[in-house]
Amino acid sequence: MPISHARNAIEVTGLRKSYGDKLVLDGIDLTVRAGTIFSLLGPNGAGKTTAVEILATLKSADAGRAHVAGYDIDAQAQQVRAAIGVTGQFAAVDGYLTGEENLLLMADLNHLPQREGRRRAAGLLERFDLVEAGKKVASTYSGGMRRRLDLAMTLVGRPSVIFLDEPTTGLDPRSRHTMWQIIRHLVADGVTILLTTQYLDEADELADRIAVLDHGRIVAEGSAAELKRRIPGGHVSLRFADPRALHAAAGAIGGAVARDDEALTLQVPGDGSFRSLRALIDRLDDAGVEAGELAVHTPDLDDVFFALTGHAHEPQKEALR
Ligand SMILES: Nc1ncnc2c1ncn2[C@@H]1O[C@H](COP(=O)(O)OP(=O)(O)OP(=O)(O)O)[C@@H](O)[C@H]1O
Repeated sequence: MPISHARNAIEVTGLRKSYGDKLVLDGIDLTVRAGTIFSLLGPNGAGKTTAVEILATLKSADAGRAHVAGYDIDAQAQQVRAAIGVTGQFAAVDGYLTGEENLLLMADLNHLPQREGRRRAAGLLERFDLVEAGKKVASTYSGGMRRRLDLAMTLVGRPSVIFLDEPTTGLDPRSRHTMWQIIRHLVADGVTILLTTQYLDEADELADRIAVLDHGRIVAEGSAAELKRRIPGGHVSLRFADPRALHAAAGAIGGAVARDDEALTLQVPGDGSFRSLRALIDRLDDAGVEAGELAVHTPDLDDVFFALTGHAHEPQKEALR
């Protein structure tokens, strides 16, 4: 799999797009390092698909600039198209063809010599656990198989940047995990992935960096851990062996601790960083108290989304399409 020579596989500045008087992208900036997974996270209608369509040269922006795989999306659209793969909501699978025929069709579209096309199709069927299914028409496939075939078709042309638009929407938990595993392997091969999702756990699980998109604006960006640290709700939970230790610890720590005498626990607000943990343990040490158990609770991405946007994340209604 070719690795993009540019250090950044995607660079976007000031991207804007309106449909009539509806502003869909309100000047977004993004930088995605080559060989990483970057997640654009946002609720239904936030503008994720529009951003992908523009970067994939399927639509044009009203303003702003973008480079994908080192090429300008306006001036070098042809090169961009040759370097990318797009899958997800634009599923390219033809239900009347078998899995294998779908792959061979992609090989033709990529102008591969027949032999090379057959070789790649066979390799992909194997890799995506579709060898048997490959002889059957795709209309008989389950949702998970269809998504796997769709992604396999994207890989026929060996893209260096892949846009995965909501790759697991509507899949059952097992198929989602299979998909996640496949996505991780792709990146291990050096591919760059821009993943759009409205599933917070998906971004948390896969992405090196996450940008939270809300009403066409990026309201936060960072690693999952960074985003979690930015919001309140994190705490360290300490459990003690007996009431005496609990009492001594509460006295030593002071401040806004929540104490549960029955469970023998203390909850200390904190971001879970190494430094804050060390300070906490030092304080207990100084008071000669030993905690039996220590657990760090970081807020999940649902908390993050709520804190950043002021409204809850609403899963798509037709999630089981
Ligand atoms: N061709 C179009 N004409 C008019 N409005 C559009 C068009 N395409 C998208 N929109 C609107 O732009 C907004 C953003 O849509 P977009 O599909 O980019 O969002 P999204 O974050 O990908 O959501 P989803 O999860 O539903 O795919 C929506 O309000 C949508 O109705």
